[in-house]
Amino acid sequence: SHSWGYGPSDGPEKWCDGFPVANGPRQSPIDIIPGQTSYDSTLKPLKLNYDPSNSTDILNNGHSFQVGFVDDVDSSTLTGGPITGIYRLKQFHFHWGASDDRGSEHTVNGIKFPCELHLVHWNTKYPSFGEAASEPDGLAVVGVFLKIGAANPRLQKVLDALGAIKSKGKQTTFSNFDAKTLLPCSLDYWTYDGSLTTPPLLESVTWIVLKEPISVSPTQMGKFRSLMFSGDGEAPCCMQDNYRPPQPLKGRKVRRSFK
Ligand SMILES: NS(=O)(=O)c1ccc(C(=O)NCc2cc(F)ccc2F)cc1
Ligand SMILES: [Zn+2]
Repeated sequence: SHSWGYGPSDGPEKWCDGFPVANGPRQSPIDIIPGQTSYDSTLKPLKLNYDPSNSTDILNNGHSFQVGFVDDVDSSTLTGGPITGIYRLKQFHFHWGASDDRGSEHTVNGIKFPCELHLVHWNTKYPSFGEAASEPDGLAVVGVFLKIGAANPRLQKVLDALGAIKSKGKQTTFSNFDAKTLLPCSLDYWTYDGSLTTPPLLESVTWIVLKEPISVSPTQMGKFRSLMFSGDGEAPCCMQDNYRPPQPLKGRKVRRSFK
C-alpha cells in the first residue's frame, strides 16, 4: 500500500501514485535562487529556545534517523521568524547522498550540499503534531545545510550513536542533547510556504532555510552512510541518497530575513 522509499521502484518519481499531493502547488524542497528572493524587513529574528534536557531517543525509521524530543510542554520552542505563535520541537533528522556531491533537499542556485538537517516543529495552536501536520500553518521546519570541511565536533555525539541503530526500526535512548549546538552562528534565513519532503507530503510546512551552513568532514559523512534502509533479516541496503529533488515553485515567493 503506502510503502515508499528512495529506490528506482518506490522513489520520488513514484510517490504521486500513492500521494497525489506530490504534484500540488506548494511542494518541497525547492531550488533557492538568492537573486530572485525578496528581502522582507518585517520578518522577525528567529528565536530557538531549546531545553538540552529535552531529547529522548534516536531512531532509525527506515528513511532517515531522527532524534526525538519531549513535546508535551513548551520546553523546546521556535518563535519569531516568519511565524506567529509558539511551535514545539518534535524531532530533527537529516538527508544525505551516496557521495559528497549530493544529498541536500533544498539547493542554492542549483548547488547541492552533501547533507541537510531538518529541525521539525509544530504549532501549539493545534492539540498534537499529527493534527498540526494537516493544517496550512501547522508545521515549521528549520533547514540547515552541511558543507564538507573540518570535522564538526557537535555532530559527533549523534554520529557515535548510529552504531546502535544501524537497521530499520532500531531505537535507543538519547538524552541531554542540545539541538542548539547544531546551529550555525548566523540565523539569517530564507522562508517560503511548502510541504513535508516525504510522504504524506502534506502542504503544512513553513520552511525556514538558514543561509549559513555548518561543517561536516568526509569521514563523518561516511558514518551517515553506514546506516541501513533495511531491517534485520532483510536484504541489506545502505541508507544514502534519501533526498527528494527540488520541486516546481509554482509562483511562490521566497523571502529573506537579511539584506
Ligand atoms: N523532511 S521533512 O522535514 O519535510 C519531514 C518532517 C516530518 C515528517 C513526518 O513526521 N512524517 C511522519 C508523519 C507525517 C504526518 F503528516 C503525520 C504523522 C506522521 F508521523 C516527514 C517529513
Ligand atoms: Zn527532512
